[in-house]
Amino acid sequence: MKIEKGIDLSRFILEEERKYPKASGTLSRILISIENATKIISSHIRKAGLVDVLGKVGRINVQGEEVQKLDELANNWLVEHLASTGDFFAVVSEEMEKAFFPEGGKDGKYVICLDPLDGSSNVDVNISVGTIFSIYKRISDDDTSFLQEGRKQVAAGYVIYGSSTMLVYSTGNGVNGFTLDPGVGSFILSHPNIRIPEKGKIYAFNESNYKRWSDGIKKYVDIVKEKGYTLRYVASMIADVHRTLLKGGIFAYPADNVNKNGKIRLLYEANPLGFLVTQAGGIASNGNSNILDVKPESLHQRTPIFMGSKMDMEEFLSVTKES
Ligand SMILES: O=P(O)(O)OC[C@H]1O[C@](O)(COP(=O)(O)O)[C@@H](O)[C@@H]1O
Ligand SMILES: [Mg+2]
Ligand SMILES: [Mg+2]
Repeated sequence: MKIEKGIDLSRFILEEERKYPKASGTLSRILISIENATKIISSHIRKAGLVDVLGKVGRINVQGEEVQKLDELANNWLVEHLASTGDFFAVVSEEMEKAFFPEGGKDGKYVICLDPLDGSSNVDVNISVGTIFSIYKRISDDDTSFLQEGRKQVAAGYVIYGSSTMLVYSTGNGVNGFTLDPGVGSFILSHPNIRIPEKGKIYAFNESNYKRWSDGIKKYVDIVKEKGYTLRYVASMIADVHRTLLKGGIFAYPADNVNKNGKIRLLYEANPLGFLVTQAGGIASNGNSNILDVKPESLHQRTPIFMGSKMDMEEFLSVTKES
């Protein structure tokens, strides 16, 4: 089937499945349940000021962060929809300390990692936020199925709730983007076969942390500023990485002398977005090794993360290695 703009996501998923005669349809059902849950999240975000979904819940999550109402709602809608498939064994979420094993998932073949709402510090001020997902094959009867290298993901993606709602995902055969048509209520293929530009002119670092960075990272940022790169930083990783995928350049959240391991979480932020950037022809690294080769040790571990255009990342890695 030739990938043509205009096909809707559900049909695209089923066409993709047809390529694998032995496929059981389980992964397709999981992707379609994510599609349905994110439509609910999208509709609430689009009228957030009119319905009671803004503000804090008054609880601190396992990350030590204040939980937004939409963090919790997005988490519950996603877990409910996924649990209803009976196709997955367990889920790990930014909003849940432990892995969750749904009643009906005992024979589930997959496990899934979720960032239900990324960039949630921006949701009250109407700036783009999103949902991130990462899917692995189940390899055990406990939560060690989550401690697999990012390279072993069978699918990863995100939904960005921005000027439009878009779902971007990959099952290891390239990256495709779908835009939600609110009139039809379907995600329609709008960005087939996304390829990240080899080189960009944008850097996305939170420069307010400049003083806390290593000399190598300071040197790299000084170089790109000298070269006339533009700073764009939304503080919603999804929005910064989505722009980087389409326009090129580099996104980074380095470790520093306060956040010793950085801020970004490996399982449900760095790995899924690193998988997409890599599938689109870019590079994703923790500064020392390819992020997709890192063996996770814990469910909510943090990691320094740098990802983007191949040539920008090669320059970044060579400058920081020398320093
Ligand atoms: O405000 P900072 O320190 O730059 O951090 C921004 C980063 O934190 C995050 O908001 C963390 O994600 P959550 O909102 O899912 O907790 C990233 O999306 C973003 O890149
Ligand atoms: Mg996040
Ligand atoms: Mg989040």
